[in-house]
Amino acid sequence: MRLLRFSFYIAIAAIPMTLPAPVSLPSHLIRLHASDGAQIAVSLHGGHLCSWRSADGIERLFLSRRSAWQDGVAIRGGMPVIFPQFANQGPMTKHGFARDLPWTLLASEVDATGAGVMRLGLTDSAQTSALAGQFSLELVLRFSGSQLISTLQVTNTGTTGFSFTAALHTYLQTPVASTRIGGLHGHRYRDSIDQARSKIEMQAALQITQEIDRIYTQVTAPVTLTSDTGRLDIGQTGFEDVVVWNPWIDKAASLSDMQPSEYQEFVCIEAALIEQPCTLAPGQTWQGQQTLLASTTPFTPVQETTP
Ligand SMILES: O=P(O)(O)OC[C@H]1O[C@H](O)[C@H](O)[C@@H](O)[C@@H]1O
Repeated sequence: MRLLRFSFYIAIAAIPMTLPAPVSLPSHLIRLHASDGAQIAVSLHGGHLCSWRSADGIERLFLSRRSAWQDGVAIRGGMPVIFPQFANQGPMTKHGFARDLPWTLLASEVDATGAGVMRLGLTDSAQTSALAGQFSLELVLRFSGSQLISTLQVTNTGTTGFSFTAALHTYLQTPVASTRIGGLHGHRYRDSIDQARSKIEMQAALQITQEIDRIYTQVTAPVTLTSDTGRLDIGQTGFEDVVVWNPWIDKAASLSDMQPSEYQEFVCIEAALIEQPCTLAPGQTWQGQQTLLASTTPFTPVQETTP
């Protein structure tokens, strides 16, 4: 009996800091399952992906337990769509208006390969036309197995050109203490918490040990996120920049829609177009894509033995 209890304690001690229990999702979210069991849940508020579970059932995105779920307030976590202005880099409200407006569901289906495909749209309105031109936004979420491909398309549907910046502000669920981010070594970045100074990334595997808010520019190679719960390969096309953000202790405590300890559960790795805004002539379309491919580090729990 004593041996059994001892081996049970070994099993507990050997478990790495595992992923926290998933947040229960509000019932109004639109859900879609791929034929292999992978699934997503989306809110029309912001055209906002709130949950992505790979086919193994693991939740891959962070969603705050204190997210407001209110009109006019962005959902905290998941994948906010940032358009047409990144952060406070312009005259508009922070991160633009797309994440705060009601989007339309254009399609939700399982395609011939068994992948789930959801398409969401947002077009200009009287409310937005004073801020940006006439546009059509489309977000396509395609997922199966352990992969999610998110594609954002912006079309100028008006008669004059306009410029925008944009991002897929993906909150990746990860135990921050063991997280390392690879693929940014040697890249120039703008350090948003140090007067936007331009710096070069010197770390081959970036660790998060304090507030981080950086815009890495001209990133073409994949970024990798590893932790003791697995690995995520992050690719992008169209988007030229990568933002890495974690609020750490003080900033998390100052956010009303985040539990103070939640900064330990995620890193945002955002596919972004910031440094070189895109200008679209009438009729032109821009497209950006972020691809996430997850894998789980095999972990074999210590078996209980019978005496
Ligand atoms: O709190 P939010 O408006 O959602 O912004 C959250 C964060 O988004 C980006 O990552 C910016 O680089 C950060 O400066 C900002 O704090």
